[in-house]
Amino acid sequence: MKAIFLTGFMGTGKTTIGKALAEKLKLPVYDIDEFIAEKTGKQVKTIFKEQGEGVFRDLETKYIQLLPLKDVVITTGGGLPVRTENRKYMMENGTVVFLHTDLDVIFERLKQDENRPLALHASKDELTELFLSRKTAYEDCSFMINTTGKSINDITEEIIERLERQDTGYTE
Ligand SMILES: Nc1ncnc2c1ncn2[C@@H]1O[C@H](COP(=O)(O)OP(=O)(O)O)[C@@H](O)[C@H]1O
Ligand SMILES: O=C(O)C1=C[C@@H](OP(=O)(O)O)[C@@H](O)[C@H](O)C1
Ligand SMILES: [Mg+2]
Repeated sequence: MKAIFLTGFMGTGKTTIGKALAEKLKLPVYDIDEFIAEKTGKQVKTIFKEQGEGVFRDLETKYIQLLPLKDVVITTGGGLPVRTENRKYMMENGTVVFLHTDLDVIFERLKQDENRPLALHASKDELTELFLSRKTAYEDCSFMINTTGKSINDITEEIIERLERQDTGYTE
């Protein structure tokens, strides 16, 4: 089976759902933020602070290309699909699942979190503006799942159902 990429805005549950999905499908899972942290020995927020967002974006493009592409779940950071090169890479090599969650829910989730530099001091309007500036990039996907109000288990089941319908080679 081709790689399954989970994309979407910060706080939509990519990292969490990716792990649950991989467990259900008995596949390995890679989170690009975690992979970058492991390879560089630095947390994402430290890279942002010490080297700036540009360096982090280059690391995303570098490390996504070092991950395996067969029988694997890959969860991206929320800004990765903004680069055309990254979107092209994902669409050519996998099924791209865009997770969408209402901005009100995202804002509540992110306001307590210190690990996302772009959300740290952002107002709801600023987050909405950032989401809207990325919307068309996220929509360049295989399919979208609205996760609002759904449990991790329900979302995972819905993704599996859609993957089967897409005929990605996955059969339960
Ligand atoms: N469907 C959901 N219902 C409730 N909480 C969720 C759901 N999906 C994610 N969360 C919570 O939201 C937070 C952000 O999830 P995370 O997986 O880190 O998102 P992302 O990787 O997209 O930024 C975590 O605390 C996670 O437990
Ligand atoms: O949207 C973004 O630009 C970012 C999202 C984060 O990942 P999550 O989407 O998993 O929070 C992380 O890559 C970094 O803080 C930048
Ligand atoms: Mg994440």
